[in-house]
Parts: sequence; structure tokens; C-alpha cells
Amino acid sequence: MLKRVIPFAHELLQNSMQSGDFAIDATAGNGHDTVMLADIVGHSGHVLAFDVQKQAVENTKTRIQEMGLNHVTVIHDGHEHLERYLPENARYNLGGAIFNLGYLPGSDKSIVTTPETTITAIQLLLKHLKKGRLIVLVVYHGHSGGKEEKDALIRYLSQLDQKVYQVLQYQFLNQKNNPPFILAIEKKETRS
Ligand SMILES: C[S@@+](CC[C@H](N)C(=O)[O-])C[C@H]1O[C@@H](n2cnc3c(N)ncnc32)[C@H](O)[C@@H]1O
Repeated sequence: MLKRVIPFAHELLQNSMQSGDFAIDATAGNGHDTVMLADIVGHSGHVLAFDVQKQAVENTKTRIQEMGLNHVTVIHDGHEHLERYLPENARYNLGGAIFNLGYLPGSDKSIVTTPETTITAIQLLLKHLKKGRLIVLVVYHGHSGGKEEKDALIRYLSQLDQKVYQVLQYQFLNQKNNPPFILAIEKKETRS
């Protein structure tokens, strides 16, 4: 049976990551993906979760505290600055990363991810990602600016060297109202 987008995004990371890994949630929001990553890496690993929105940072902190997850650090800053927060043991050693693009449901719809910062963050993550590992993006694009971000991302990812990266698009073609889709990048080689 065909998997829905969010379960498939999680499955891609569950199948490629392992306990003890260092992982990044680039768009923490309400912390659902943060918890999913924390579950994969376990207490011997670590998750850094970024969000520019105070409400999202608070929501994610509350969620991880309630679940007793002390191997997660939530950072109130943009993912485009993620390199500033990578500890030495995470540099060139990331086990995986996820983005949920768009706006935080139930929150300020004017705070959305943007093509420039998203692509900057992807470039940084690709640099630090381990060979054989994935960056997974769930692309919501129905909002204002969403089409521009989607088009810019597909343009950028389409020109990545196929000897170094595999890029997947997973999308239902016959659903109405701009359904989200997945973009996933696997690093095949360590040169970036
Ligand atoms: C679709 S929501 C994420 C949902 C989240 N993954 C969850 O499980 O609830 C997108 C989030 O990206 C955040 N965001 C926007 N620009 C950002 C940036 N430059 N760096 C980090 N987060 C950003 C928004 O504040 C918003 O919370």
C-alpha cells in the first residue's frame, strides 16, 4: 500500500538512522518530528531542533520535557545558522535531518520558511551529513510564497551531482488542494 507523506518521511529516517546518531530537526514547530528523531537516536544520541518562532520553541520544549527527553536541545534561531550550534562530535557526522516547510498550523501564518534560508540550511547539512544518510523535506506549498519555495528547491536539488547525491520526490499526483510532498536527499559520497 502507498504510504502517506508524513509516515513515509519518518520511515525514510527510521530506516537510515541508528541509535547514538546526531540529528537535526530544522523546523521544530510543535515538536512532532523532534520527538520522532529523539526516539530514533535514543539517549546515546542527540537532536538539535531549530525554530525562529518563540511559540514553536516553547511548544517543542514543553513536549520534550513532558516526555522526559533530555537528549534534545531546542534552539531559538534560524536553521541557516545551524553550523554555529554544531558541537565538535556532530561536525561531518550528522545522522539525518528533517524539515517541514511552510507555516506552523494554528499559529502566525506570516512566519513561513523561505527558499534562501532553506537552501542555505540544506547546503550546510549536506556538508556535515554522513555518507549513506538522508535529509528529508516535507514540502507544504499551498500558502503564499509556497510555490516560489517549492520551485526554488526543485531547481536547486535537480542540479546536484548524481555521483554524489540521490534526490527523491514522492508525491501523490491526483490529490486536490496542493497536498504536501517529500523531497529526500541521500549523500552517496563524502565529498560535498
Ligand atoms: C510546518 S511548521 C513545522 C512543523 C513541525 N515539524 C511539527 O512537527 O510540528 C514550519 C516551522 O518552520 C519555522 N521556520 C520558519 N523559518 C525558519 C527558519 N529559518 N529556521 C527554523 N525554523 C523556521 C516556523 O516558525 C514553523 O514553526
